[in-house]
Amino acid sequence: MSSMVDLTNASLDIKKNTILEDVTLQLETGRIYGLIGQEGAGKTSLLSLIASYRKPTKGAVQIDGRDPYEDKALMAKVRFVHEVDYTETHHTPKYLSRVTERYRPAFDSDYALTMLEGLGIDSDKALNRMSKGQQAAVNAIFGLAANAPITIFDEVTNIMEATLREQFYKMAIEANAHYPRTMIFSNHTVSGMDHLFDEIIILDESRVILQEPIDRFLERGFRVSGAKEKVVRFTDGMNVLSTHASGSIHSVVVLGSVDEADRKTAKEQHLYIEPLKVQELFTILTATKEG
Ligand SMILES: Nc1ncnc2c1ncn2[C@@H]1O[C@H](COP(=O)(O)OP(=O)(O)OP(=O)(O)O)[C@@H](O)[C@H]1O
Repeated sequence: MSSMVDLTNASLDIKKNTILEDVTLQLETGRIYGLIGQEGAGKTSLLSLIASYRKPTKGAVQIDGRDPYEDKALMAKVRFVHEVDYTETHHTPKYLSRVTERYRPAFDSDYALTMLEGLGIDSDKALNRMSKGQQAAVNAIFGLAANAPITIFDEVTNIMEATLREQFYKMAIEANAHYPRTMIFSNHTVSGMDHLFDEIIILDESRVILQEPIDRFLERGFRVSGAKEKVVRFTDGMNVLSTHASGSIHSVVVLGSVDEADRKTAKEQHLYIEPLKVQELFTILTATKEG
């Protein structure tokens, strides 16, 4: 059975430049994907293949097992949310959501307005009178309320203030539980987004170097802290990447997983083991890929 979105050895060249190379991905309904890559890695280009704005130079893109390129019915399944400029928009979110509902029947205006109220955003206020962060939140909420089977957020939450962003992520998780879809958040930085993702995809220099469930991804590294000599003994033979000392406490970042025996030893030695953040692992993995 095919996934909702399938890319098979997809490559994209623009003006003789390789923008994407040999990308194979399977994206399922009901899951939230974190697509991470440095600026210029090719994230937007990859998303534009999924949204059928572009056709791969080689390989295939399929939605529901079919080629979506110039297939209006399939293209309509995708909602691509990117940054918008509301500086000149005198309309209110209420007006825009009612209008949107008219030409996009799946768009749920009441749901949009309820979510905006939950974020403390006044739906009767003109968009150009809102802060940039609030404008970004309205844009993102409209993306959720579109109820599209494939919903893409391309760097749209960065500008939101932290609390608003956190509330929006909660709403995104709820929206996906309420109406399961394939949701993709693309970003060059994912601090504070760990709890949002079901799966991580890392794009590095035109290639997908990893796609895996968040739990497995987080097993790729850990931090162990405690008395210096105990930390040193515990990590002997492990792939230690960095060490941080604060008074008598040593904290070491290790690439690799810990098994039950390691955890038992750590406990006996009064060592504290914690997972790394997605952002930390992303930075480590993209910096050490050559090694
Ligand atoms: N229309 C185009 N013509 C020429 N080069 C392009 C075009 N679109 C993208 N590129 C190049 O492709 C590469 C990937 O761009 P893309 O926007 O997909 O990256 P990104 O990971 O989304 O980066 P950012 O986080 O900065 O948006 C960049 O080097 C960019 O300059």
